[in-house]
Amino acid sequence: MHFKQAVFDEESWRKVLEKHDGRLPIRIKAVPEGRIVPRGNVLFTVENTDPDFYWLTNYIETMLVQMWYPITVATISREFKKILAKHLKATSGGLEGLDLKLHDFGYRGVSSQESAALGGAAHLVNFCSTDTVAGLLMAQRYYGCPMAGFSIPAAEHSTIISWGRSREKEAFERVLDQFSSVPVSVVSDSYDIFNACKHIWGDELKERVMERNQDSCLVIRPDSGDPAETLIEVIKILGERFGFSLNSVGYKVLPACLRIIQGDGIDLSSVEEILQKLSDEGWSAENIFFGCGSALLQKLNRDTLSCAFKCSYVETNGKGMDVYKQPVTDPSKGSKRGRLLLRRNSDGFLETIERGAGKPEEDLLVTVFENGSLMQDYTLEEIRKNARLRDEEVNPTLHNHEQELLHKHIINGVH
Ligand SMILES: O=P(O)(O)OC[C@H]1O[C@H](OP(=O)(O)OP(=O)(O)O)[C@H](O)[C@@H]1O
Repeated sequence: MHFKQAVFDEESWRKVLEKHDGRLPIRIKAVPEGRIVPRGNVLFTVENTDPDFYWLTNYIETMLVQMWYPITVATISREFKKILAKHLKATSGGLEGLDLKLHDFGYRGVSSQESAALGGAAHLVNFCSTDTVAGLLMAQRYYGCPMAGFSIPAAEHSTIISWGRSREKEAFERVLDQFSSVPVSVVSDSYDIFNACKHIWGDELKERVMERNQDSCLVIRPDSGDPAETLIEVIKILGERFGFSLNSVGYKVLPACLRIIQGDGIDLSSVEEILQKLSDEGWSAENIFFGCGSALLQKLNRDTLSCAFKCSYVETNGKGMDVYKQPVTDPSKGSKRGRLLLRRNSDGFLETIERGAGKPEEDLLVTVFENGSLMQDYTLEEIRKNARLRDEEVNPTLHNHEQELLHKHIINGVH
């Protein structure tokens, strides 16, 4: 009905069933999951293992190209991590707590449960902080990780405003009572974030807050206004009311019983701006956590990192031929030619070798699927190890040009 004519090749599909017991005669080779590969390189190759089924490779294109989504989320999440690492190191002298600095707030902002699972799990490659439960389940079921991410109890607007406008203090107090021995986050902008910090937290409930400690800290959550301006104002007020100490590198840190989480208006640009402003005012990144939703899981597309799948090699009657496209109207849409492999060159950079010219023993692509069988399974632990930040990515003075470019590219959304 779709094509208004018979297009579906039932006979060939029946042959897959008869000749291969329904298992696809396909080989997929791929970069180990979590490995950092500069854009423009081959990430996986697909070939048919039985010449009768040459057509299968492109049949599965659409489904396999969907890989762009977790790849892109994991890449963006890792860009966040680089920014956070740089500022945390500079303003605290170390990287303690880095894995918890960016909380996934994106569950509600994605298109489906499946996207939440894929994107949520991709973020967990870089961080251990999430409210996207679907991502945790995916890491559990498919990546051998019993609990990949953590969260803390948190008030949300409904649990504050249902006390009525005149009883915000009572609402806050109730949350403190309910969660007296664990960290708790309290959204505090229902009416006036500055009043809440100055008069409710910083005066009426000050003693209650000061009774708490690092393991039961209050995390105040602003959730509106210009994120950088609001946050600077909030931290100033809290500093005046609760005091602060100086850490080993001379930056201001609020008492251990008090922290802030900014979860509104967060993306790669705003996080950098906020952290820069905080450090300009002498505040350590230790004071703050971030929550990010859409910019992490939804405001991205296949062109963010230009992911595509192209036919590069054919064999006809045993004779091989490199094939490619090279549109006159856009050289950037030219495709790679011939059999491809990924190798590390003598300068230490990853590069794609085209036209079958690479040596198989140098190939970094691993056979992950062959003739219906999964050949290679990765655990989240292995993936996290592959994706961990390198020294030069944390230390700004060693920041290399390639990383700068990737970072700018994602921030500006240039393709
Ligand atoms: O990164 P984002 O996609 O913006 O997601 C984060 C926002 O989502 C939540 O707000 P809520 O769903 O209540 O929406 P609102 O902030 O627009 O009121 C949360 O309080 C953040 O403000």
